Amino acid sequence: MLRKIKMAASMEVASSPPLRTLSQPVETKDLMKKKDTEDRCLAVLTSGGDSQGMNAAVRAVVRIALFKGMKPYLVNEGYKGLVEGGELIKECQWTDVTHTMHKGGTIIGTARCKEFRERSGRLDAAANLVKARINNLVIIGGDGSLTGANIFKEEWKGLLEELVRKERITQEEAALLPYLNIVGLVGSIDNDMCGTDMTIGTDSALHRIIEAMDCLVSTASSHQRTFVLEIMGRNCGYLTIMAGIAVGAEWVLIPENPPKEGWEESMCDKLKSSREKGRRLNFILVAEGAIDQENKKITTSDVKKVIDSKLGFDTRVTVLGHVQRGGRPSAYDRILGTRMGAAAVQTLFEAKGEMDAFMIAIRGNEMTKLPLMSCVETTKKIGSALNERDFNRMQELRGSSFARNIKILKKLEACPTTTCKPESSPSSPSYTFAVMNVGAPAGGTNSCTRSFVRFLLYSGHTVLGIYSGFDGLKEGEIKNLDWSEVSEWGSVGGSKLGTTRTVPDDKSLDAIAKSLESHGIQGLLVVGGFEAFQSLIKLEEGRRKYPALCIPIVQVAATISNNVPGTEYSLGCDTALNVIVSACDILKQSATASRKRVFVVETMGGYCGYLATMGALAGGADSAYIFEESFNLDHLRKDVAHMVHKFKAGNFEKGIIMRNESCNNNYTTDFMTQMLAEEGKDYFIARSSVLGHLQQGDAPSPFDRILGTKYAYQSMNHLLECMERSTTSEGKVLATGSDTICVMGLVGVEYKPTPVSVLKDKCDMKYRIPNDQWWIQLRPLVRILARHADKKFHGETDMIDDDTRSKEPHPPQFKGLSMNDVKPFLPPLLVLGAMIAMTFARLNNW
Ligand SMILES: Nc1ncnc2c1ncn2[C@@H]1O[C@H](COP(=O)(O)OP(=O)(O)OP(=O)(O)O)[C@@H](O)[C@H]1O
Ligand SMILES: O=P(O)(O)OC[C@H]1O[C@](O)(CO)[C@@H](O)[C@@H]1O
Ligand SMILES: [Mg+2]
Repeated sequence: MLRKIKMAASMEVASSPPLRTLSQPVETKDLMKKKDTEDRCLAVLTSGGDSQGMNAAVRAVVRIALFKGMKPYLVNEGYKGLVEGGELIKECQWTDVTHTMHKGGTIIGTARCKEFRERSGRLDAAANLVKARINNLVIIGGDGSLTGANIFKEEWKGLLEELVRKERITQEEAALLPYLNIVGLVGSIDNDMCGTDMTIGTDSALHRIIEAMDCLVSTASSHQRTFVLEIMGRNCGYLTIMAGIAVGAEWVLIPENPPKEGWEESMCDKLKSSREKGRRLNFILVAEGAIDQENKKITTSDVKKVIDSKLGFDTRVTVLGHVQRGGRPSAYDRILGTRMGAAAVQTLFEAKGEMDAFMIAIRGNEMTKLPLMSCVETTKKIGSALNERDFNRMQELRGSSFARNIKILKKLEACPTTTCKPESSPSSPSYTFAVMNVGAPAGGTNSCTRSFVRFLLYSGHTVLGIYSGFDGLKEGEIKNLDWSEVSEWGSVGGSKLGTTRTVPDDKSLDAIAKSLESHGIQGLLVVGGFEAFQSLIKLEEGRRKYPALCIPIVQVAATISNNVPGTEYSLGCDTALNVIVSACDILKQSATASRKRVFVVETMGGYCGYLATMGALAGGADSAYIFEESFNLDHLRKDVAHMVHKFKAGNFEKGIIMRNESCNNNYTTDFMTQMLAEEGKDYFIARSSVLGHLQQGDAPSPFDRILGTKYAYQSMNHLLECMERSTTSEGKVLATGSDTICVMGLVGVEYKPTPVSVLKDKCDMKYRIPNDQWWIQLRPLVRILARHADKKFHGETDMIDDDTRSKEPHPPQFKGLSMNDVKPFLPPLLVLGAMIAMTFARLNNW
């Protein structure tokens, strides 16, 4: 049992095992490396179904190529552009990809091209590439597009020989391009490619799906209706499962997990009991590739017919269709596309001669490259498994997290006390858990609470909700949470339990311990930010004095600042990033309309520069000022000069400077805006925008909802494991080990509990930032992508390669001494004073 739980806690986020061993990192730190201009040409194209985030990838490919001294080309209309050539293959400039990142779809067009499937089409494509001297290709598409690219690469030498034979190119031309190097990026909403945790567009599609589902909730609930929704994904059920986790669904039908015979009855029982428990609406999610055990398609109308005939519920069908592929890309997809585009160019740039075909993937937070054909072949095996009806194999090939997500969803929606049997047995102990929120509101908090409650009820435990943080705990604002009460919580922002910033102190520990004891709380989940972390440190200290505090306690980091140590992602920061990105889009539009404006955008985050940096990357800002990287007037002056230069050079009508709220006490948002206003007055108008509490967001993003659920699952497992091993023979929980009071974090590809006693030494408690922050490595990318490629501007290189910025935070500003600062010196000062007085007295014979 123990081993099983341990494994679950450290299980990987995604990726199939054989591919994992083939992946090599693409180091962001090497991005800045340049060689002398080599005049190597590189082309980028988008192919297959479009997806949101493709433009971010194209923009990054073009700009990183220019930065590296390569000549970028845009191929329009996918492989059709390669086959037809002419105007469809065009050398491009920096400004050709300006103001494109916020657009959905692909600005260079995509197509499904029959001709490229034939050798004759690929022969024309090769001829066109040779004429343009291009032998580096970035393909952004799905499995089909990447397969085609690989075939093209393999055939390259033969194609060129044939072209020479047919006198379509000369021997000399062929000799200049002896090989074709290709890198593939997966642009597809389906997330169906093996080897990468996420594909470009999936997160945005999830945004569209949950927006639609959130809208349906109100109308469905008003009429007490059942909605049957068709969700895209071809043969992959990823979007469907994730939508179920993010919003809730009584039943999901996906190709990888066809329902057992007689599913119609089980589904109707489930719908009925859910209604009996007070739920006013139901969702049934049907993946477009849904099938039964016999491989027979199950459609939304099949499902509706079953419900109509067996239950007579008022049922409607909604097919979301291509809406899912439309609209603006989410912050996640803009960052993913940007990072993947940059990694693709870096891979091509670093190639010494001919290289294998690679696919760029994301694993945890890292960019990696994998042999392209291994990824395609593994993905194709899923198709074969489907044909052979080997559904377990299908799930296995989708990666370890896929099956776990199905299991999570089933537990989440299994209504206890109905025909679905809860996962408890009379022999297993039943514990009393509590959950509370501490700190400022953050998206995903309620999703975490709801999932925690449901998972535990499913296993036969009791869950108490503590209202209003530690204040509420002291006052006994505690009540039982039941299954139906938390139904709709996942889609709601803020904190349903209510949250306060109160951190326990020596005085309040007594009341807290008494309250925990009187309510019989044996395990505690605290969902919150840095104050929650400080609280856990205090509770651990208090364990020596108060045995009631010796219960397992886990914190799930929930703060838009992303500054809690022990995790790479806190709940709420993705929701906040999406708000920042939307704000940037609006400000850019305003600037474009009113011509020539620069906005200084102030983000939250305390002293942590995560939101400013990632917001700048996703929002296409020119720079991001943060506390962790100190800057001086000279840096500001250069950046202002750079901005002025961009406007002077023309073709430029907007600028965004991102500034973290605490990056510097003196170089304030107003100061920066005024500096820009004065220095740029002949070229632009400067304005500021302080985003403030808007960043806490409205409805949480899909990422935050899903992460909230996963954190709840892992936290429950860890708490249970600690409880089981620290239950005394009298049945009392007495947890004293440091690992029984932890932060549950996402570290690389693992969910990992880390004791707060370890973490407190890994962060700056005064400025509330972890010592190591993974995203710092992405900062050069912000500057490179904002560079204006005008060779006349001599300061330019200086701007980009500017490593004079200190990686140290700003020295703290002198604000006068407080009593706390002086306290430690008081005893030695008193002793010294007494000694001086005695010497003085002796000398004076007093
Ligand atoms: N086996 C192949 N040989 C050559 N070209 C191919 C091959 N498979 C696909 N292509 C090319 O790639 C294009 C896109 O392929 P496909 O329609 O399978 O989409 P995809 O890239 O898999 O994207 P998605 O499935 O996400 O829409 C095809 O129209 C064709 O031009
Ligand atoms: O845009 P089309 O050609 O109708 O293709 C739809 C298919 O493309 C995708 O949107 C992306 O692969 C699938 O989810 C869907 O099955
Ligand atoms: Mg495909």
